Order: sequence, then C-alpha cells, then structure tokens
Amino acid sequence: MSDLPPLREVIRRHGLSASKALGQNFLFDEKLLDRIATVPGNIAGAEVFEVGPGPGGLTRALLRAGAQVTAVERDRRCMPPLAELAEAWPGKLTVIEGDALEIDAPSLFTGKPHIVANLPYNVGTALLVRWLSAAWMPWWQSLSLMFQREVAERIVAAPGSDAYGRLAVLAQWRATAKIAMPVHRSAFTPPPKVMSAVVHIVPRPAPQGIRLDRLEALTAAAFGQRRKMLRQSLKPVPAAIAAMDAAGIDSSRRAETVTVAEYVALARILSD
Ligand SMILES: C[S@@+](CC[C@H](N)C(=O)[O-])C[C@H]1O[C@@H](n2cnc3c(N)ncnc32)[C@H](O)[C@@H]1O
Repeated sequence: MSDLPPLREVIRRHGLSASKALGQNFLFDEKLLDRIATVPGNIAGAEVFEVGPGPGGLTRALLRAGAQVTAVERDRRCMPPLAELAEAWPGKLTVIEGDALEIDAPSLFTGKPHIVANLPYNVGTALLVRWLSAAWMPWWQSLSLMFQREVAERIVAAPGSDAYGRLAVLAQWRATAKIAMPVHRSAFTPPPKVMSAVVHIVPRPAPQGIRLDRLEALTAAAFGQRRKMLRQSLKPVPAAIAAMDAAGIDSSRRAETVTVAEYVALARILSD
C-alpha cells in the first residue's frame, strides 16, 4: 500500500538489526519481491502460508498480488511492523508469533494454501522434508521456497549428477520441482556468503502402491554408499537385491545412475 513506509525505514524505526541466530537475511527490493510473489502463479484471492516474514518485504509483495496471507514468525521484534502491515491490509493478513517447526499449520487453512518462504537454510530444509513426506495429495497447493543455490540444485537434480540424491528422489517422485529464479547474494541484507534460488514444487498424484518408508529405505542405503554398486549398498534393505532382478535393474549400477522412476519401481516391489 502506498502509505506504508519503505522497508529500510521500518527496520530502522523498530531497531530490527538482522539476527544471525535466527538466520535473518532480509530482502528489500520490491521488484524482486514482486517477482518472487509470481512464482506460485496467480495468487489473487488464494490462501498463502508465509513462513518467516521478518519485517514483511515478501509479505507486502504477496498482499500486492492479492493473496490472503497467514504468516508465522518466530522473532517477537517483527510483530509491530507486521501488525502495521495487517492494519494497512484489513482482513488480508493474519500474523502468528511462533515457531513454524512447532505449529499445526494445516489447521490454519480452510483450503489448500500456497506455501511461500524465505527461511534460514536448516529450517527450510527441515520443513521441506516434512511437507514432502506428508500424506498425498498434500494439504498445500504449491511450495515456493528460497534456498541456498546448492540446496536448490539438490532438490531439482537429475540422475548422473553429484547433486542427485535422497532429496531429489523425495521431491520428484510425486511432485515436479524446478528452479524458478536464481537470487544473487547481494539482494539480501546482510548478504549471505552463497547464492540463492527460489524452488517451485507442485504435487502430482502419487504413483500407486508405493510406501514412502520403503522408498526412503532404498535411497538412504543407496546414496549412503553412493560410490558402491547397488548389489553392495542395498544389502541392508531386505529383499532389495531380488527386487532389482524383478525390476530388471542391473545390480552393478551405482545409486546416482538410477532414475526416480526406477527407485519407484523398486519401492513398489518392496511395498507389496
Ligand atoms: C531469511 S529471513 C527472511 C525474512 C523476510 N521473509 C525477507 O525475505 O526479507 C528468515 C526469517 O525467518 C524467521 N524464522 C527463522 N526460524 C523460524 C522458525 N522456526 N519459524 C518461523 N520463523 C522463523 C526469522 O526470524 C526471519 O525473520
């Protein structure tokens, strides 16, 4: 809204020095923030769950795009500027002070929200794994999440690359995952040491007959010893060697050559 003060002034007025302990690297560039708000697609009138709004830069962009935003933020110091934002957008923004790792997020929504977040690396990865491990179809419509570029690359990686591993299989077996936009480190205040990227994840119907725990047992064993042949690395997984024969997967291959569809085929045999 035009009568809101610029973000840098908000930070100054509320004494919001970025806290390293809370992983705070703020974004102020409105054009960039507006672009991030387009990653989920058209969010006009849609429910959006924002995690870690901080002083509210991305929140403003989501509101400008017409979203109905529910935001959870741990840092009490951010409550006054977020309350001002809620006042400027009556009925459009609900702010919850709390830890995103603790709250029961699905209960906050009537429908399926888009989730949008610029989080510290460790919190973002923990939440991503939780959201991807949810019962399928999940309670959310899409994920648009900022990560260190190296983590973003691990999420979208294709077989045959060093980045391909457990996270790629978890993200891709029943969702599509792509890097929507790279974000230069200089866009953040203070700038982190590494580059970032926004990843966009959209759920697909789950392949039938697969138990996630079986798939994860396979990828944990295979990528736990990624340089070894599968006949060696998959030994600890009961019936996995026979499953490779049944699926026509050569047991002299290594973990990173096996496609997501092949892991799914193996997991299906083990899920019977
Ligand atoms: C990288 S900053 C981004 C702030 C703002 N979204 C932006 O883009 O400028 C991450 C934010 O997440 C908050 N945060 C960190 N851990 C959190 C948690 N477990 N639950 C909720 N918020 C958290 C931090 O306090 C901080 O405001």
